[in-house]
Amino acid sequence: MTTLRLGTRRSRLATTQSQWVADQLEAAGHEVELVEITTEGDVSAQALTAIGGTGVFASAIRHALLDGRIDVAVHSLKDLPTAPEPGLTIAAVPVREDSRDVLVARDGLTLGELPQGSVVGTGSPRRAAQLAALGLGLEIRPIRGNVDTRIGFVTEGLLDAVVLARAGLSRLGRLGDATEVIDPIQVLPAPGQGALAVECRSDRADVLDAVASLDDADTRVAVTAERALLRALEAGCTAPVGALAEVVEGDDGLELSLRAFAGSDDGTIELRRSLVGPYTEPEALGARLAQILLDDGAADIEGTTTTATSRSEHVS
Ligand SMILES: NCc1[nH]cc(CCC(=O)O)c1CC(=O)O
Repeated sequence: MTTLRLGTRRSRLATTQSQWVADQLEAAGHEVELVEITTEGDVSAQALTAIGGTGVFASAIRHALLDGRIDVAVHSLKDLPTAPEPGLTIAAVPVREDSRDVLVARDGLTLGELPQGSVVGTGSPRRAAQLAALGLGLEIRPIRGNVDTRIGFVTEGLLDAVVLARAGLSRLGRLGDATEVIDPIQVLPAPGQGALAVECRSDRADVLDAVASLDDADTRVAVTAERALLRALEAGCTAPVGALAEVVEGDDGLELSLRAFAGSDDGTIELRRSLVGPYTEPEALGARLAQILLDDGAADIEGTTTTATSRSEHVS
């Protein structure tokens, strides 16, 4: 086929992720050209929740795919709305980076070492709810900005710490700034965190074929369970959600272990549930665990709503 036009946002994280996928495709013998796409989320100074969640990043790129301006797009899977986009498909989910969150704190401190009253910045209701639920007396401050900006708040002394995805730091070569990798027993990551989604039009058999070799079966199964859980919860509650699925060795072969969190923004309500099920049925596992959370009270939690039109778009 001819050159694959790969659409990317301009942020350093987006271009790094797109370049990584471009490199994989080139190694597989394809020609790739990067095409920059500007999105509303890149130019607006408003809080991301106010302009409709992180889905604003995905939608401009998706328009370019549907218009035929680009052939392939790379998203952080956790930023991709769970509702399928008609005409588009996730052609590959490459092998996942570490899915955990990290702390970037002043003076090399860990969560347990931060004094009461320390100010921790995050724009994510999921992180805010779980940090509050730790009971460490941390003050959560809403922030936004790209990864470099957010680390800057700590190095410039404006905040005591920020919480970020380890995968983002790793891709940007800034892992050295992390002062603690946060155990998922304390803070569960966003569904899909650390994984990429390579998206293309469903009718482009040539592109689907070119991209297929990038797919990693274990990653796809895990994120499918996490996103099925998120999707089912979105229908019934607005609570912040964390989820992590891991492939484990069961007695009769591979199984999928799924852990999830739903809670209130202030940390006063905290639901944690887990379930293990067949590797081959990730959707059912995610839906079942979501139902357990809803039955146990997630439906009654007042979460952070974004806008009426963007209920499915989370700032994770
Ligand atoms: N919400 C923004 C975003 N989208 C993807 C990543 C990092 C990479 C990933 O999680 O795959 C980040 C930064 C962060 O949350 O720290």
